Amino acid sequence: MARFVITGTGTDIGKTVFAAGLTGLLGASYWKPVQTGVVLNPSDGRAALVQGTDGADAKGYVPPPGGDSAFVRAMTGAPVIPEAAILPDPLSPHRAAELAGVAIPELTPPDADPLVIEGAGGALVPVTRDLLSADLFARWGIPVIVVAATGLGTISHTLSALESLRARGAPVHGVAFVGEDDPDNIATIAAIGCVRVLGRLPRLDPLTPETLAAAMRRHFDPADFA
Ligand SMILES: Nc1ncnc2c1ncn2[C@@H]1O[C@H](COP(=O)(O)OP(=O)(O)OP(=O)(O)O)[C@@H](O)[C@H]1O
Ligand SMILES: C[C@H](N)[C@H](N)CCCCCC(=O)O
Ligand SMILES: [Mg+2]
Repeated sequence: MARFVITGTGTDIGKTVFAAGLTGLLGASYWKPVQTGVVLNPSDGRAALVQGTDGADAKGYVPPPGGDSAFVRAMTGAPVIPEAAILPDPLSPHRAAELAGVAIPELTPPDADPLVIEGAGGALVPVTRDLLSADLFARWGIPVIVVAATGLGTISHTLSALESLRARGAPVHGVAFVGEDDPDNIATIAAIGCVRVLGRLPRLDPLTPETLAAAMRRHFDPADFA
């Protein structure tokens, strides 16, 4: 089985880019259960940016026009399993669902294997007011990969995410770092967090299917995801 949940130390950390890279590396399918900040285009039903806004969230991050799934499809050509919910407001799923007047449906992972599942934001993001992402991951029992930055601030953010996941019974597979190398931060997190370092994805410029695939092959070992 090669099925993984991708969470992060927060939103906008690089989960989707890493998830696309891992999807390609493993020849996996990709699933984003709940996508916020995009809407289904009334004419063709395809996901698009929020009508009338640029879809930017409060951090100014604008998701790809079709959301994370569109990015992964464009970067890998991998099978992308439709979202269970696409919500217009670029907010936490629980709030975006309330504002849309809908209930988040039961989120049951598809049977695909290999499979890469991307959560929304960080590990404790509420799917509903009664269910945090880490609780859902524990219920699924699928190994969780934490995507983390490498620079100042990442030690507490990453150890907090690990502690939150473990306290709620979510199985932690390891940490995937994104950013410039910082050997002492990475070693400190590995030691204190008692967690496997899966690798480090540099920030790529340009970010293309080719540069991403090459960086994944260079910085990650498929054997760590077997
Ligand atoms: N390794 C990378 N190289 C270049 N750009 C990157 C890399 N990782 C992330 N980015 C850029 O940083 C921004 C946020 O990345 P990404 O969409 O992966 O974040 P996220 O954690 O998935 O966000 P969300 O919580 O909204 O799903 C995007 O503009 C993305 O292109
Ligand atoms: C809209 C944003 N880009 C993500 N898709 C959702 C982030 C939810 C973050 C919730 C929080 O931790 O405050
Ligand atoms: Mg994402």
